[in-house]
Order: sequence, then structure tokens, then C-alpha cells
Amino acid sequence: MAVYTHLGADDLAGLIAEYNVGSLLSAKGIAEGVSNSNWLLETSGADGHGAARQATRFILTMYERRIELDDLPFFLGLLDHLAARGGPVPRTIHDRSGAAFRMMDGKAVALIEYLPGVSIDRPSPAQARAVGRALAGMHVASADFAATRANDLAPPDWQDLFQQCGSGLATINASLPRIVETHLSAIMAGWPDDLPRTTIHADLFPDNVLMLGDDVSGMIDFYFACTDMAAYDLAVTHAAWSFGGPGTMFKPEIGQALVAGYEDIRPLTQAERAALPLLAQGAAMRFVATRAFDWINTPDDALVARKDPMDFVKRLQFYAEAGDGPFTPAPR
Ligand SMILES: Nc1ncnc2c1ncn2[C@@H]1O[C@H](COP(=O)(O)OP(=O)(O)O)[C@@H](O)[C@H]1O
Ligand SMILES: N[C@@H](CCOP(=O)(O)O)C(=O)O
Repeated sequence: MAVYTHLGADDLAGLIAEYNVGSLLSAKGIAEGVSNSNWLLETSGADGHGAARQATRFILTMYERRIELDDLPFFLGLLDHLAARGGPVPRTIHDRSGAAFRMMDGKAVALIEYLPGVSIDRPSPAQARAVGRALAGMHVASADFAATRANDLAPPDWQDLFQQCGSGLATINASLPRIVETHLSAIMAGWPDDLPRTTIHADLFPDNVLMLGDDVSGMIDFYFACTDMAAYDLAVTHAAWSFGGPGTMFKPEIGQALVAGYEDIRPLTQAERAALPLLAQGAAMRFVATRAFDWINTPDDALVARKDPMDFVKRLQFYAEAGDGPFTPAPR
């Protein structure tokens, strides 16, 4: 679960009083998530008259791990930028002084619009297509987002994380050091630097997408967003969504639907398409790196479910062997 910090009813009510959202009616810690503490809040609604004063739901996020305070204006500004362009992204609620985030006991907190929907862990091809479209829509809509942020989980950072894991890597799985050594240098040597760049989500896993039926009702958790290659973001999404079942099997119909949906909105260039097999290996390696680091460095009594690095090792090995097959368009 992810509620790292205890906030009492008085703390929450005091915080909510800083916003024009009415008074606090209820608050519930949210178990999902890894990085931050989240609460679902219900308030009596912004000042209004009669029927305009309605109960309203918000997500309160307290930033706990892997987030630099200096990056918050980028993340929260991006939400507002995308929401203003009609994207399925939560708006940030600014406090009475206009600030997008506040400090509470030395930690940053933000109030974010609640979006309806359900996270789907076994998508249908129609749902995967919608996710591909939503990702491409985000890439197009962020083209005029003026702020930039370097990707702090780029290939040299994976290498750095593995080095910090040291001999701990082999405690996860005896074969892991060899696998990392075999693949990492090849991925880094071939890593492209001339593909189209935009603002990318960089972590669009099923738990970061809310769906209503076959439609994406929300994309959330933009706290790895950065300026990087659009095709890398598609590769991350492909690696995150296209596997499942026993042995983490590749599901071609999901991978194809994702890419097709993406191209409904933003057709890939030839160079992007050619780079996808390597970008997908890199995407898998990125999650092996952070998961391995977290696996070793999360205390046993921490209230958070550790994610298995070996799950992404399987995906990495699949992409390394499969060539461009997983990215071949489905026959029409
Ligand atoms: N804007 C939102 N609308 C609805 N639910 C949300 C929203 N933001 C977060 N959540 C819920 O909170 C959970 C954790 O949020 P997330 O941002 O993914 O946390 P973390 O950064 O810790 O992974 C999500 O899985 C979702 O259930
Ligand atoms: N998606 C990453 C973990 C990041 O956690 P999130 O809850 O902040 O999305 C992974 O699966 O390793």
C-alpha cells in the first residue's frame, strides 16, 4: 500500500481550508501506488449558490519518494496544460493564493481533480487501442508545453542504479548480473539520439490509466514525465501492457492494438519504427533497474508491495529475441 505518512482529520481539514473547495466531508487513504501517499477526499464543494454547491471528490497527494521539489512545477504545470487541451488528465486545484502545491510538515502536497474510471489489468484489444490513442494524444498536446525536464532515468542512470545494487543483484536471482551485463551495453551502444522528442509520460502502466468501458477516462501519475523520445514512451507502454498470464507471455493482439491506436493519432516515422525493438529492450531494462534497486533497498517492514524485477527480465529477453515482430502492424 502507499500511505507513508499519517495525517489526522484536523491536519486534513486545516489543509482543505486553504482551498476554495468547501469543507472536508471524508478522507480515505488509497492503498494502490508505490511512490507517494494518496488520499481520496470528499468535500462539500466550492462556494456557490443552491445546487451549484455540490459534493466534490479530490485526490490529495503527498510527495514522498523519487520526486524533487524543483520538478513539481513541471509535473503539475503539465497536468494543467494537458487538461486545458481536453486531455483525460486531472487538473490541479490551486490554493487560495494560487499555488499548485503547498508544504505540510516539510513535505509537498497537491490537491488534484478526481477522475472516474477503473484500472484494467487485462485489457482487450479495443482498450489497448484506446490507450495507444491517449498516449499519442498526450504527445501531440504537449508539443507546445514550454517547460522541459531531462529524463533522470535514462540509460546511464540505469547503469548507475545497477552499480549501486552491487552484489545485491545476485540475491534477487543468480542469473541477473549476467543478464544485465549481456544486454545493457548493447542497448546503450545502440540508443538513438535523433528521434522526435516531446514531453513523455514515461510510466504509462495499467495502474496509471483509468478506463470507462473502452475509453480512457484518465491518465495519472505523471511523476516520471520528462522530455524524451516519443517512441521510447510508446515502447514503455508496449512493455507495460502487452504481457500477461502464466510465464509473462507476450500478447501480440495487445501490442499491435497499442501501436495501431498510437498511429491513429500520431503516425510513427520510419526511424521510430525501426528503433522500437531496441527502445523496448531499454524500456524493460529501465524497470528492471528501478525494481532491482527498490527490491534491495526497501525495508522488509515498509508498507509497500515490492515489484518483481524478474518480470521485466522476461520482457527484456523476449524483446531481445523477437526483433521487429512485436511491432509489425496487424493485417487490416
Ligand atoms: N486523479 C485521480 N483520480 C482518480 N484516482 C486517482 C487519481 N490519482 C490517483 N488516483 C488513485 O490513486 C492510486 C495511486 O496514485 P498514483 O499517482 O499512481 O500513486 P503513486 O505515484 O504512488 O504510484 C491510483 O492507482 C488511483 O487508484
Ligand atoms: N510502474 C513502475 C513503478 C512505479 O510505480 P507507480 O505506482 O508510481 O506507477 C513499475 O512497475 O516498476
